Amino acid sequence: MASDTPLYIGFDLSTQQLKGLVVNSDLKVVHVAKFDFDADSQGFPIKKGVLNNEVEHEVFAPVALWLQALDGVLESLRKQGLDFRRVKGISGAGQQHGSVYWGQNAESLLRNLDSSKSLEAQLEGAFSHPYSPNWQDSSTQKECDEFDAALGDREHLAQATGSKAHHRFTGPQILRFTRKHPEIYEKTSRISLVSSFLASLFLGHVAPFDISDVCGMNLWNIKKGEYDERLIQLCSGVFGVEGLKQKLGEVPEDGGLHLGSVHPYFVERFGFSPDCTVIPATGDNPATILALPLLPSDAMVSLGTSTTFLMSTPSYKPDPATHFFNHPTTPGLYMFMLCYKNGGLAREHVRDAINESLKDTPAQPWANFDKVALQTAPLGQQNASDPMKMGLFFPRHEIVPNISKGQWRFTYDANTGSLKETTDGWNSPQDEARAIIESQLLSLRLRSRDLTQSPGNGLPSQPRRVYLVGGGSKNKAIAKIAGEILGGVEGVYSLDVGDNACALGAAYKAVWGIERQPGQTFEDLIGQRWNEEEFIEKIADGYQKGVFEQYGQAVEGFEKMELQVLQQEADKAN
Ligand SMILES: Nc1ncnc2c1ncn2[C@@H]1O[C@H](COP(=O)(O)OP(=O)(O)O)[C@@H](O)[C@H]1O
Ligand SMILES: O=C(CO)[C@@H](O)[C@H](O)COP(=O)(O)O
Repeated sequence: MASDTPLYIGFDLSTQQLKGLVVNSDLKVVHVAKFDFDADSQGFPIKKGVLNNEVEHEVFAPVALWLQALDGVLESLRKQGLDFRRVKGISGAGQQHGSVYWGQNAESLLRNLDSSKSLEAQLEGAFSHPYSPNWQDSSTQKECDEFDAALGDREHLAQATGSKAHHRFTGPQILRFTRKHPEIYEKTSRISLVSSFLASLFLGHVAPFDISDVCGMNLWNIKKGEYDERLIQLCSGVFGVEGLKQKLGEVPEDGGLHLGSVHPYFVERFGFSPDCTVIPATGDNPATILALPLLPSDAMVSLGTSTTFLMSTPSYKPDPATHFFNHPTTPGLYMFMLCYKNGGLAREHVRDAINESLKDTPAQPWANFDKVALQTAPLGQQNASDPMKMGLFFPRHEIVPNISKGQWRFTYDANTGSLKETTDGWNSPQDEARAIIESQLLSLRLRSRDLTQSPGNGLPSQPRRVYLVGGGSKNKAIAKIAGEILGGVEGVYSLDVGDNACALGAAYKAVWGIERQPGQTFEDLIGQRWNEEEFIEKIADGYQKGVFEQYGQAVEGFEKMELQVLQQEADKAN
Protein backbone atom coordinates (compact mmCIF):
# COMPACT_ATOMS: atom_id res chain seq x y z
CA MET A 1 0.00 0.00 0.00
CA ALA A 2 1.27 3.48 -0.86
CA SER A 3 3.01 5.11 2.05
CA ASP A 4 0.77 8.18 2.06
CA THR A 5 -2.55 6.39 2.56
CA PRO A 6 -4.55 7.41 5.64
CA LEU A 7 -4.20 5.87 9.07
CA TYR A 8 -6.48 6.06 12.13
CA ILE A 9 -5.71 5.67 15.83
CA GLY A 10 -8.00 4.20 18.47
CA PHE A 11 -6.98 4.56 22.12
CA ASP A 12 -8.29 2.38 24.93
CA LEU A 13 -7.95 3.91 28.39
CA SER A 14 -9.03 0.94 30.50
CA THR A 15 -8.60 -0.06 34.12
CA GLN A 16 -5.16 -1.58 33.90
CA GLN A 17 -3.61 -0.07 30.80
CA LEU A 18 -3.70 2.44 27.97
CA LYS A 19 -3.41 1.07 24.45
CA GLY A 20 -3.02 2.84 21.13
CA LEU A 21 -3.88 0.89 18.00
CA VAL A 22 -3.40 2.11 14.42
CA VAL A 23 -5.38 0.81 11.43
CA ASN A 24 -5.47 1.67 7.73
CA SER A 25 -8.60 2.29 5.63
CA ASP A 26 -8.81 -1.48 4.95
CA LEU A 27 -9.25 -1.99 8.70
CA LYS A 28 -5.90 -3.78 9.06
CA VAL A 29 -3.88 -3.21 12.22
CA VAL A 30 -0.48 -1.66 11.51
CA HIS A 31 0.74 -0.65 14.99
CA VAL A 32 -0.17 -1.41 18.60
CA ALA A 33 1.42 0.21 21.66
CA LYS A 34 0.59 -0.46 25.27
CA PHE A 35 1.36 1.20 28.61
CA ASP A 36 0.62 -1.09 31.55
CA PHE A 37 -0.22 1.06 34.56
CA ASP A 38 1.30 -1.19 37.23
CA ALA A 39 4.36 -2.26 35.25
CA ASP A 40 5.23 0.89 33.30
CA SER A 41 4.19 3.88 35.43
CA GLN A 42 6.41 5.79 37.81
CA GLY A 43 5.42 7.57 40.99
CA PHE A 44 1.95 6.15 41.62
CA PRO A 45 1.35 3.65 44.46
CA ILE A 46 -1.35 1.87 42.44
CA LYS A 47 -2.30 -1.80 42.27
CA LYS A 48 -4.12 -3.12 39.21
CA GLY A 49 -4.36 0.46 38.00
CA VAL A 50 -6.21 1.85 41.03
CA LEU A 51 -6.02 2.99 44.65
CA ASN A 52 -8.40 1.88 47.40
CA ASN A 53 -9.92 3.46 50.47
CA GLU A 54 -11.38 0.31 51.99
CA VAL A 55 -13.09 2.11 54.87
CA GLU A 56 -15.35 4.09 52.56
CA HIS A 57 -15.44 1.45 49.78
CA GLU A 58 -13.79 3.92 47.44
CA VAL A 59 -11.78 2.89 44.40
CA PHE A 60 -10.09 5.62 42.34
CA ALA A 61 -7.28 6.28 39.88
CA PRO A 62 -4.81 9.19 39.72
CA VAL A 63 -5.57 11.25 36.59
CA ALA A 64 -1.89 12.17 36.19
CA LEU A 65 -1.17 8.45 35.72
CA TRP A 66 -3.21 8.56 32.51
CA LEU A 67 -1.27 11.61 31.28
CA GLN A 68 1.98 9.71 31.86
CA ALA A 69 0.49 6.75 30.01
CA LEU A 70 -0.52 8.85 26.99
CA ASP A 71 2.98 10.36 26.83
CA GLY A 72 4.31 6.78 26.95
CA VAL A 73 2.03 5.32 24.26
CA LEU A 74 2.69 8.17 21.82
CA GLU A 75 6.47 7.80 22.36
CA SER A 76 6.19 4.09 21.83
CA LEU A 77 4.27 4.56 18.54
CA ARG A 78 6.98 6.99 17.45
CA LYS A 79 9.66 4.39 18.25
CA GLN A 80 7.77 1.82 16.21
CA GLY A 81 8.11 4.17 13.23
CA LEU A 82 4.51 5.39 12.97
CA ASP A 83 4.37 8.21 10.42
CA PHE A 84 2.03 10.52 12.37
CA ARG A 85 1.52 12.70 9.26
CA ARG A 86 -0.67 9.95 7.80
CA VAL A 87 -3.03 9.83 10.79
CA LYS A 88 -6.29 11.39 9.59
CA GLY A 89 -8.51 10.58 12.56
CA ILE A 90 -8.31 9.81 16.27
CA SER A 91 -10.96 8.29 18.48
CA GLY A 92 -10.87 6.47 21.76
CA ALA A 93 -12.54 4.39 24.40
CA GLY A 94 -12.50 5.00 28.12
CA GLN A 95 -13.36 2.80 31.08
CA GLN A 96 -16.96 3.75 31.71
CA HIS A 97 -18.48 5.94 34.45
CA GLY A 98 -15.21 7.43 35.78
CA SER A 99 -15.28 11.23 36.13
CA VAL A 100 -12.47 13.75 35.79
CA TYR A 101 -12.78 17.08 37.63
CA TRP A 102 -11.18 20.00 35.76
CA GLY A 103 -10.06 23.14 37.62
CA GLN A 104 -10.66 26.78 36.66
CA ASN A 105 -7.41 26.96 34.69
CA ALA A 106 -8.07 23.81 32.65
CA GLU A 107 -9.10 25.45 29.37
CA SER A 108 -6.16 27.79 29.44
CA LEU A 109 -3.66 25.01 30.21
CA LEU A 110 -5.14 22.84 27.46
CA ARG A 111 -5.15 25.69 24.95
CA ASN A 112 -1.54 26.63 25.67
CA LEU A 113 0.05 23.19 25.64
CA ASP A 114 3.80 23.55 25.15
CA SER A 115 5.27 20.99 22.75
CA SER A 116 8.64 21.00 24.49
CA LYS A 117 7.06 19.40 27.58
CA SER A 118 5.26 16.13 28.29
CA LEU A 119 1.50 16.22 29.00
CA GLU A 120 2.12 15.07 32.56
CA ALA A 121 4.60 17.89 33.19
CA GLN A 122 2.15 20.62 32.21
CA LEU A 123 -1.36 19.32 32.93
CA GLU A 124 -1.00 17.97 36.46
CA GLY A 125 -2.36 21.29 37.73
CA ALA A 126 -5.39 21.29 35.39
CA PHE A 127 -7.58 19.29 37.76
CA SER A 128 -9.58 20.47 40.76
CA HIS A 129 -9.33 16.91 42.13
CA PRO A 130 -6.38 14.62 41.37
CA TYR A 131 -8.39 11.37 41.29
CA SER A 132 -11.07 9.83 39.11
CA PRO A 133 -13.62 7.57 40.87
CA ASN A 134 -13.31 4.14 39.32
CA TRP A 135 -16.08 1.82 38.14
CA GLN A 136 -15.13 -0.62 40.96
CA ASP A 137 -16.07 1.97 43.61
CA SER A 138 -19.03 1.07 45.82
CA SER A 139 -19.20 4.10 48.11
CA THR A 140 -22.51 5.51 46.87
CA GLN A 141 -25.29 3.31 48.27
CA LYS A 142 -27.02 6.31 49.89
CA GLU A 143 -26.89 8.31 46.65
CA CYS A 144 -28.12 5.30 44.64
CA ASP A 145 -31.15 5.01 46.91
CA GLU A 146 -31.88 8.68 46.25
CA PHE A 147 -31.51 8.25 42.48
CA ASP A 148 -33.84 5.23 42.42
CA ALA A 149 -36.38 7.13 44.54
CA ALA A 150 -36.16 10.31 42.45
CA LEU A 151 -38.27 8.84 39.64
CA GLY A 152 -40.40 6.65 41.90
CA ASP A 153 -38.43 3.41 41.93
CA ARG A 154 -35.61 1.54 40.20
CA GLU A 155 -37.91 0.37 37.39
CA HIS A 156 -38.76 3.95 36.47
CA LEU A 157 -35.12 5.03 36.67
CA ALA A 158 -34.16 2.12 34.39
CA GLN A 159 -36.96 3.04 32.00
CA ALA A 160 -35.69 6.63 31.74
CA THR A 161 -31.91 6.19 31.82
CA GLY A 162 -31.42 2.56 30.70
CA SER A 163 -30.19 1.43 34.14
CA LYS A 164 -31.27 1.47 37.75
CA ALA A 165 -28.91 3.39 40.04
CA HIS A 166 -25.47 1.80 40.30
CA HIS A 167 -22.65 2.64 42.68
CA ARG A 168 -20.26 3.32 39.82
CA PHE A 169 -22.59 5.44 37.67
CA THR A 170 -21.40 9.01 37.35
CA GLY A 171 -24.57 10.74 38.62
CA PRO A 172 -24.49 9.10 42.08
CA GLN A 173 -20.70 9.60 42.14
CA ILE A 174 -21.04 13.34 41.41
CA LEU A 175 -23.74 13.73 44.06
CA ARG A 176 -21.45 12.10 46.64
CA PHE A 177 -18.63 14.36 45.44
CA THR A 178 -20.76 17.49 46.06
CA ARG A 179 -21.18 16.25 49.66
CA LYS A 180 -17.69 15.01 50.40
CA HIS A 181 -15.80 17.80 48.62
CA PRO A 182 -18.23 20.77 48.36
CA GLU A 183 -15.46 23.35 48.08
CA ILE A 184 -13.72 21.39 45.31
CA TYR A 185 -17.01 20.89 43.46
CA GLU A 186 -17.56 24.63 43.48
CA LYS A 187 -14.10 25.22 42.02
CA THR A 188 -14.62 22.59 39.30
CA SER A 189 -15.07 24.18 35.87
CA ARG A 190 -16.02 21.05 33.89
CA ILE A 191 -16.57 17.35 34.53
CA SER A 192 -15.42 14.84 31.89
CA LEU A 193 -16.00 11.14 31.53
CA VAL A 194 -12.80 9.13 30.98
CA SER A 195 -13.69 8.94 27.28
CA SER A 196 -14.27 12.68 26.83
CA PHE A 197 -11.16 13.39 28.94
CA LEU A 198 -9.12 11.48 26.37
CA ALA A 199 -10.67 13.41 23.47
CA SER A 200 -10.08 16.68 25.37
CA LEU A 201 -6.33 16.08 25.50
CA PHE A 202 -6.12 15.74 21.71
CA LEU A 203 -8.45 18.67 21.06
CA GLY A 204 -6.79 21.06 23.49
CA HIS A 205 -10.14 21.95 25.05
CA VAL A 206 -12.78 20.11 27.05
CA ALA A 207 -14.65 17.78 24.68
CA PRO A 208 -18.36 16.95 24.92
CA PHE A 209 -19.66 13.60 26.19
CA ASP A 210 -20.32 10.82 23.74
CA ILE A 211 -23.94 9.86 22.99
CA SER A 212 -23.43 6.27 24.18
CA ASP A 213 -21.10 6.83 27.15
CA VAL A 214 -23.43 9.53 28.58
CA CYS A 215 -25.90 6.69 29.26
CA GLY A 216 -23.55 5.39 31.99
CA MET A 217 -24.34 8.33 34.27
CA ASN A 218 -27.97 7.78 35.40
CA LEU A 219 -28.56 11.35 34.20
CA TRP A 220 -29.48 11.00 30.50
CA ASN A 221 -33.05 10.31 29.48
CA ILE A 222 -32.51 7.95 26.56
CA LYS A 223 -35.93 8.21 24.91
CA LYS A 224 -36.10 11.99 25.28
CA GLY A 225 -32.50 12.45 24.13
CA GLU A 226 -31.69 14.98 26.86
CA TYR A 227 -30.62 15.24 30.50
CA ASP A 228 -33.46 14.34 32.85
CA GLU A 229 -34.24 17.54 34.76
CA ARG A 230 -35.33 15.68 37.92
CA LEU A 231 -32.06 13.76 38.05
CA ILE A 232 -29.93 16.83 37.33
CA GLN A 233 -31.77 18.57 40.16
CA LEU A 234 -30.95 15.70 42.54
CA CYS A 235 -27.36 15.37 41.36
CA SER A 236 -26.54 19.05 41.79
CA GLY A 237 -27.13 18.62 45.56
CA VAL A 238 -27.14 21.96 47.34
CA PHE A 239 -25.57 23.63 44.30
CA GLY A 240 -27.50 25.02 41.33
CA VAL A 241 -28.89 22.99 38.42
CA GLU A 242 -27.45 25.44 35.89
CA GLY A 243 -23.98 25.11 37.40
CA LEU A 244 -24.07 21.33 36.99
CA LYS A 245 -25.38 21.58 33.41
CA GLN A 246 -22.51 23.89 32.59
CA LYS A 247 -19.99 21.47 34.09
CA LEU A 248 -21.45 18.58 32.11
CA GLY A 249 -21.86 20.39 28.78
CA GLU A 250 -23.77 19.52 25.61
CA VAL A 251 -24.05 16.02 24.16
CA PRO A 252 -23.90 15.85 20.35
CA GLU A 253 -26.02 13.06 18.83
CA ASP A 254 -23.63 12.08 16.07
CA GLY A 255 -21.00 9.57 17.22
CA GLY A 256 -18.96 10.35 14.10
CA LEU A 257 -18.98 14.12 14.57
CA HIS A 258 -15.79 16.03 13.70
CA LEU A 259 -14.97 17.64 17.05
CA GLY A 260 -12.04 19.59 15.62
CA SER A 261 -8.41 19.21 14.58
CA VAL A 262 -5.67 17.95 16.89
CA HIS A 263 -4.05 20.66 18.98
CA PRO A 264 -0.80 22.06 17.48
CA TYR A 265 1.02 20.41 20.42
CA PHE A 266 0.65 17.03 18.70
CA VAL A 267 1.65 18.48 15.32
CA GLU A 268 4.83 20.00 16.73
CA ARG A 269 5.81 17.21 19.14
CA PHE A 270 4.92 14.11 17.11
CA GLY A 271 4.45 15.34 13.55
CA PHE A 272 0.67 14.82 13.29
CA SER A 273 -0.88 16.49 10.27
CA PRO A 274 -2.68 19.73 11.27
CA ASP A 275 -5.87 18.40 9.63
CA CYS A 276 -5.95 15.22 11.74
CA THR A 277 -9.48 15.20 13.18
CA VAL A 278 -10.72 14.16 16.61
CA ILE A 279 -13.90 11.99 16.61
CA PRO A 280 -15.82 11.53 19.92
CA ALA A 281 -14.28 8.88 22.16
CA THR A 282 -16.84 6.48 23.63
CA GLY A 283 -16.98 4.01 26.55
CA ASP A 284 -14.82 0.90 26.42
CA ASN A 285 -17.82 -1.41 26.16
CA PRO A 286 -19.57 0.59 23.43
CA ALA A 287 -16.24 0.65 21.55
CA THR A 288 -15.95 -3.12 21.88
CA ILE A 289 -19.15 -3.72 19.89
CA LEU A 290 -17.62 -1.61 17.11
CA ALA A 291 -14.74 -4.07 16.64
CA LEU A 292 -16.82 -6.02 14.11
CA PRO A 293 -20.13 -5.67 12.28
CA LEU A 294 -22.12 -7.27 15.13
CA LEU A 295 -25.57 -8.67 14.24
CA PRO A 296 -28.49 -8.42 16.69
CA SER A 297 -28.42 -12.26 17.01
CA ASP A 298 -24.74 -12.26 18.10
CA ALA A 299 -23.35 -11.93 21.62
CA MET A 300 -20.00 -10.58 22.74
CA VAL A 301 -18.38 -11.46 26.03
CA SER A 302 -15.57 -9.15 27.12
CA LEU A 303 -13.27 -10.91 29.57
CA GLY A 304 -11.32 -7.92 30.87
CA THR A 305 -10.88 -6.77 34.46
CA SER A 306 -14.66 -6.71 34.43
CA THR A 307 -16.69 -9.30 32.58
CA THR A 308 -19.25 -7.75 30.28
CA PHE A 309 -21.85 -9.26 28.00
CA LEU A 310 -22.82 -7.11 25.04
CA MET A 311 -25.44 -7.19 22.31
CA SER A 312 -26.54 -4.68 19.70
CA THR A 313 -30.33 -4.55 19.47
CA PRO A 314 -33.11 -2.43 17.91
CA SER A 315 -35.35 -3.02 20.97
CA TYR A 316 -35.20 -0.90 24.09
CA LYS A 317 -36.32 -3.16 26.96
CA PRO A 318 -34.79 -1.71 30.10
CA ASP A 319 -34.84 -3.71 33.30
CA PRO A 320 -33.23 -3.00 36.68
CA ALA A 321 -30.99 -6.07 36.26
CA THR A 322 -29.40 -4.93 32.99
CA HIS A 323 -28.14 -1.87 31.12
CA PHE A 324 -29.23 -0.20 27.91
CA PHE A 325 -27.14 2.51 26.24
CA ASN A 326 -27.52 4.40 23.01
CA HIS A 327 -25.56 2.61 20.32
CA PRO A 328 -22.28 4.53 19.85
CA THR A 329 -22.71 5.09 16.11
CA THR A 330 -26.15 4.12 14.90
CA PRO A 331 -29.35 5.98 15.86
CA GLY A 332 -32.23 3.54 16.37
CA LEU A 333 -29.96 0.81 17.74
CA TYR A 334 -29.18 0.25 21.41
CA MET A 335 -26.50 -1.62 23.25
CA PHE A 336 -27.57 -4.20 25.84
CA MET A 337 -25.01 -4.85 28.57
CA LEU A 338 -24.42 -6.90 31.70
CA CYS A 339 -21.40 -5.92 33.78
CA TYR A 340 -19.70 -7.90 36.52
CA LYS A 341 -17.07 -6.50 38.81
CA ASN A 342 -15.71 -9.93 39.65
CA GLY A 343 -14.29 -10.93 36.27
CA GLY A 344 -10.57 -11.32 35.57
CA LEU A 345 -9.35 -10.57 39.09
CA ALA A 346 -11.71 -13.13 40.66
CA ARG A 347 -10.50 -15.80 38.22
CA GLU A 348 -6.92 -14.82 39.07
CA HIS A 349 -7.60 -15.52 42.77
CA VAL A 350 -8.64 -19.09 41.97
CA ARG A 351 -5.72 -19.47 39.54
CA ASP A 352 -3.25 -18.35 42.22
CA ALA A 353 -4.80 -20.62 44.88
CA ILE A 354 -4.45 -23.60 42.53
CA ASN A 355 -0.82 -22.78 41.68
CA GLU A 356 -0.12 -22.38 45.40
CA SER A 357 -1.77 -25.68 46.34
CA LEU A 358 0.24 -27.44 43.63
CA LYS A 359 3.38 -25.54 44.67
CA ASP A 360 3.89 -24.83 40.99
CA THR A 361 3.62 -21.53 39.18
CA PRO A 362 4.29 -22.34 35.54
CA ALA A 363 5.66 -19.84 33.02
CA GLN A 364 2.13 -19.63 31.60
CA PRO A 365 0.39 -18.91 34.91
CA TRP A 366 -3.00 -20.15 33.65
CA ALA A 367 -1.73 -23.63 32.66
CA ASN A 368 -2.79 -25.41 35.88
CA PHE A 369 -6.08 -23.54 36.09
CA ASP A 370 -6.94 -24.50 32.51
CA LYS A 371 -5.92 -28.11 33.00
CA VAL A 372 -8.05 -28.68 36.10
CA ALA A 373 -10.98 -26.74 34.62
CA LEU A 374 -11.03 -29.07 31.61
CA GLN A 375 -10.48 -32.21 33.71
CA THR A 376 -13.47 -31.38 35.90
CA ALA A 377 -16.83 -32.63 34.61
CA PRO A 378 -19.56 -30.03 33.91
CA LEU A 379 -20.95 -28.84 37.28
CA GLY A 380 -18.59 -31.30 38.99
CA GLN A 381 -21.03 -34.14 38.18
CA GLN A 382 -19.27 -37.48 37.74
CA ASN A 383 -22.66 -39.14 37.19
CA ALA A 384 -25.97 -37.65 36.08
CA SER A 385 -27.43 -38.51 39.50
CA ASP A 386 -24.77 -36.51 41.41
CA PRO A 387 -25.80 -33.09 42.70
CA MET A 388 -24.46 -30.13 40.70
CA LYS A 389 -21.71 -28.06 42.31
CA MET A 390 -22.09 -24.33 41.93
CA GLY A 391 -20.92 -21.23 43.75
CA LEU A 392 -20.47 -17.48 43.84
CA PHE A 393 -16.93 -16.11 43.92
CA PHE A 394 -16.88 -12.41 44.74
CA PRO A 395 -13.57 -11.06 46.10
CA ARG A 396 -15.14 -7.62 45.53
CA HIS A 397 -18.67 -6.32 46.13
CA GLU A 398 -20.56 -7.57 43.06
CA ILE A 399 -22.83 -5.54 40.78
CA VAL A 400 -24.98 -8.38 39.39
CA PRO A 401 -26.45 -9.24 41.81
CA ASN A 402 -25.73 -6.48 44.33
CA ILE A 403 -23.95 -8.64 46.95
CA SER A 404 -21.03 -7.80 49.25
CA LYS A 405 -17.77 -9.61 48.86
CA GLY A 406 -17.67 -13.26 49.83
CA GLN A 407 -17.58 -16.80 48.60
CA TRP A 408 -20.46 -19.29 48.72
CA ARG A 409 -20.52 -22.93 47.65
CA PHE A 410 -23.63 -25.02 47.09
CA THR A 411 -24.85 -28.29 45.70
CA TYR A 412 -28.06 -28.46 43.67
CA ASP A 413 -30.12 -31.51 42.84
CA ALA A 414 -31.89 -30.74 39.57
CA ASN A 415 -34.29 -33.69 39.99
CA THR A 416 -35.68 -32.59 43.33
CA GLY A 417 -34.90 -28.87 43.07
CA SER A 418 -33.09 -29.08 46.41
CA LEU A 419 -30.33 -26.57 47.02
CA LYS A 420 -27.84 -26.91 49.89
CA GLU A 421 -25.12 -24.51 51.02
CA THR A 422 -22.23 -26.88 51.67
CA THR A 423 -18.60 -27.55 50.90
CA ASP A 424 -19.18 -31.32 51.20
CA GLY A 425 -17.88 -33.03 48.10
CA TRP A 426 -15.93 -29.95 47.00
CA ASN A 427 -12.23 -30.45 46.40
CA SER A 428 -11.00 -26.88 46.84
CA PRO A 429 -9.39 -25.03 45.21
CA GLN A 430 -9.23 -27.48 42.27
CA ASP A 431 -13.00 -27.73 41.73
CA GLU A 432 -13.22 -23.95 41.77
CA ALA A 433 -11.50 -23.48 38.40
CA ARG A 434 -14.43 -24.88 36.47
CA ALA A 435 -16.93 -23.62 39.04
CA ILE A 436 -15.89 -19.96 38.75
CA ILE A 437 -16.01 -20.04 34.95
CA GLU A 438 -19.41 -21.74 35.10
CA SER A 439 -20.67 -19.31 37.72
CA GLN A 440 -19.80 -16.28 35.57
CA LEU A 441 -21.27 -17.83 32.41
CA LEU A 442 -24.45 -19.19 34.03
CA SER A 443 -25.17 -15.68 35.25
CA LEU A 444 -24.83 -14.40 31.67
CA ARG A 445 -27.14 -17.11 30.35
CA LEU A 446 -29.72 -16.44 33.06
CA ARG A 447 -29.85 -12.73 32.33
CA SER A 448 -29.65 -12.74 28.53
CA ARG A 449 -32.05 -15.59 27.82
CA ASP A 450 -34.96 -13.26 27.03
CA LEU A 451 -32.94 -11.48 24.34
CA THR A 452 -31.94 -14.61 22.42
CA GLN A 453 -34.08 -16.46 19.89
CA SER A 454 -34.24 -19.92 18.42
CA PRO A 455 -32.03 -20.12 15.33
CA GLY A 456 -34.65 -22.50 13.80
CA ASN A 457 -34.60 -26.26 13.16
CA GLY A 458 -36.16 -26.82 16.57
CA LEU A 459 -33.01 -25.62 18.36
CA PRO A 460 -33.33 -23.85 21.72
CA SER A 461 -32.94 -20.06 22.00
CA GLN A 462 -29.29 -19.04 21.91
CA PRO A 463 -27.00 -16.58 20.12
CA ARG A 464 -25.91 -17.16 16.50
CA ARG A 465 -22.29 -16.61 17.46
CA VAL A 466 -20.49 -15.84 20.69
CA TYR A 467 -17.47 -13.56 20.25
CA LEU A 468 -14.92 -13.51 23.07
CA VAL A 469 -12.73 -10.44 23.51
CA GLY A 470 -10.54 -8.94 26.26
CA GLY A 471 -7.55 -10.42 28.11
CA GLY A 472 -9.35 -13.67 28.99
CA SER A 473 -10.25 -14.41 25.35
CA LYS A 474 -6.83 -16.02 24.93
CA ASN A 475 -8.00 -18.78 27.24
CA LYS A 476 -9.20 -21.85 25.34
CA ALA A 477 -10.58 -23.56 28.46
CA ILE A 478 -12.88 -20.60 29.08
CA ALA A 479 -13.87 -20.58 25.39
CA LYS A 480 -14.81 -24.26 25.48
CA ILE A 481 -16.96 -23.87 28.59
CA ALA A 482 -18.53 -20.68 27.15
CA GLY A 483 -19.72 -22.70 24.13
CA GLU A 484 -21.15 -25.40 26.37
CA ILE A 485 -23.08 -22.92 28.53
CA LEU A 486 -24.07 -20.09 26.18
CA GLY A 487 -24.40 -22.15 23.00
CA GLY A 488 -24.01 -20.30 19.71
CA VAL A 489 -25.15 -22.31 16.66
CA GLU A 490 -22.16 -21.17 14.62
CA GLY A 491 -19.66 -21.46 17.45
CA VAL A 492 -17.41 -19.38 19.70
CA TYR A 493 -15.05 -16.94 18.00
CA SER A 494 -12.22 -14.66 18.99
CA LEU A 495 -10.95 -11.62 17.12
CA ASP A 496 -7.44 -11.91 15.74
CA VAL A 497 -6.58 -8.74 17.68
CA GLY A 498 -6.99 -10.76 20.89
CA ASP A 499 -7.36 -8.42 23.83
CA ASN A 500 -7.29 -5.24 21.70
CA ALA A 501 -10.92 -5.35 20.52
CA CYS A 502 -11.83 -2.20 22.39
CA ALA A 503 -9.00 -0.11 20.89
CA LEU A 504 -9.82 -1.62 17.50
CA GLY A 505 -13.48 -0.57 17.81
CA ALA A 506 -12.32 2.96 18.66
CA ALA A 507 -10.04 3.00 15.60
CA TYR A 508 -12.90 1.79 13.37
CA LYS A 509 -15.05 4.59 14.78
CA ALA A 510 -12.40 7.05 13.59
CA VAL A 511 -12.32 5.42 10.11
CA TRP A 512 -16.11 5.67 9.87
CA GLY A 513 -16.20 9.25 11.22
CA ILE A 514 -13.75 10.44 8.56
CA GLU A 515 -14.45 8.23 5.53
CA ARG A 516 -18.26 7.76 5.63
CA GLN A 517 -20.40 9.00 2.77
CA PRO A 518 -23.30 11.27 3.79
CA GLY A 519 -25.82 9.09 5.68
CA GLN A 520 -23.65 5.94 5.53
CA THR A 521 -24.02 3.83 8.68
CA PHE A 522 -21.12 2.34 10.61
CA GLU A 523 -22.42 -1.16 9.90
CA ASP A 524 -22.51 -0.47 6.17
CA LEU A 525 -19.01 1.01 5.93
CA ILE A 526 -17.32 -1.52 8.22
CA GLY A 527 -19.39 -4.42 6.78
CA GLN A 528 -18.12 -3.63 3.27
CA ARG A 529 -14.47 -3.63 4.35
CA TRP A 530 -14.64 -6.46 6.88
CA ASN A 531 -12.75 -9.61 6.00
CA GLU A 532 -14.20 -12.42 8.09
CA GLU A 533 -11.56 -15.05 7.19
CA GLU A 534 -8.75 -12.74 8.15
CA PHE A 535 -10.22 -11.00 11.21
CA ILE A 536 -11.85 -13.74 13.30
CA GLU A 537 -11.09 -17.29 14.32
CA LYS A 538 -13.42 -20.03 15.55
CA ILE A 539 -11.91 -21.16 18.85
CA ALA A 540 -14.55 -23.51 20.25
CA ASP A 541 -17.79 -25.26 19.41
CA GLY A 542 -20.97 -23.52 20.43
CA TYR A 543 -24.23 -25.37 20.95
CA GLN A 544 -23.77 -29.02 21.92
CA LYS A 545 -26.95 -31.00 22.51
CA GLY A 546 -27.02 -32.52 25.97
CA VAL A 547 -24.56 -30.34 27.82
CA PHE A 548 -26.46 -27.14 26.82
CA GLU A 549 -29.66 -28.63 28.30
CA GLN A 550 -27.75 -29.81 31.42
CA TYR A 551 -26.64 -26.21 31.96
CA GLY A 552 -30.25 -25.14 31.29
CA GLN A 553 -31.21 -27.06 34.44
CA ALA A 554 -28.26 -25.56 36.28
CA VAL A 555 -29.52 -22.04 35.46
CA GLU A 556 -32.61 -22.78 37.56
CA GLY A 557 -30.45 -23.81 40.52
CA PHE A 558 -28.15 -20.85 39.96
CA GLU A 559 -31.06 -18.41 40.14
CA LYS A 560 -32.26 -20.03 43.39
CA MET A 561 -28.73 -19.88 44.81
CA GLU A 562 -28.42 -16.16 44.09
CA LEU A 563 -31.81 -15.45 45.69
CA GLN A 564 -30.84 -17.44 48.79
CA VAL A 565 -27.53 -15.58 49.18
CA LEU A 566 -29.28 -12.23 48.64
CA GLN A 567 -31.81 -13.15 51.35
CA GLN A 568 -29.09 -14.31 53.76
CA GLU A 569 -27.16 -11.08 53.23
CA ALA A 570 -30.29 -8.98 53.73
CA ASP A 571 -31.10 -10.88 56.97
CA LYS A 572 -27.54 -10.29 58.20
CA ALA A 573 -27.83 -6.56 57.52
CA ASN A 574 -31.12 -6.27 59.50
N1 LIG B 1 -4.62 -16.61 29.44
C1 LIG B 1 -5.50 -15.96 30.20
N2 LIG B 1 -6.54 -16.63 30.76
C2 LIG B 1 -7.46 -16.01 31.50
N3 LIG B 1 -7.44 -14.68 31.76
C3 LIG B 1 -6.44 -13.96 31.24
C4 LIG B 1 -5.43 -14.54 30.42
N4 LIG B 1 -4.59 -13.55 30.04
C5 LIG B 1 -5.06 -12.40 30.59
N5 LIG B 1 -6.16 -12.64 31.31
C6 LIG B 1 -6.96 -11.69 32.11
O1 LIG B 1 -7.21 -10.52 31.35
C7 LIG B 1 -7.43 -9.42 32.26
C8 LIG B 1 -7.03 -8.13 31.56
O2 LIG B 1 -7.85 -7.99 30.44
P1 LIG B 1 -7.83 -6.67 29.53
O3 LIG B 1 -8.96 -6.79 28.58
O4 LIG B 1 -6.48 -6.52 28.94
O5 LIG B 1 -7.97 -5.56 30.66
P2 LIG B 1 -8.85 -4.24 30.91
O6 LIG B 1 -10.00 -4.62 31.76
O7 LIG B 1 -7.92 -3.34 31.67
O8 LIG B 1 -9.25 -3.76 29.56
C9 LIG B 1 -6.57 -9.70 33.47
O9 LIG B 1 -7.33 -9.42 34.64
C10 LIG B 1 -6.23 -11.21 33.35
O10 LIG B 1 -6.74 -11.92 34.43
O1 LIG C 1 -18.15 -0.50 34.66
C1 LIG C 1 -17.99 -1.04 33.58
C2 LIG C 1 -19.10 -1.08 32.62
O2 LIG C 1 -20.31 -0.62 33.15
C3 LIG C 1 -16.66 -1.61 33.22
O3 LIG C 1 -16.76 -2.53 32.17
C4 LIG C 1 -15.70 -0.51 32.89
O4 LIG C 1 -16.08 0.06 31.66
C5 LIG C 1 -14.24 -0.98 32.90
O5 LIG C 1 -13.94 -1.94 31.99
P1 LIG C 1 -12.57 -2.76 31.79
O6 LIG C 1 -11.43 -1.94 32.28
O7 LIG C 1 -12.76 -4.07 32.46
O8 LIG C 1 -12.49 -2.95 30.28
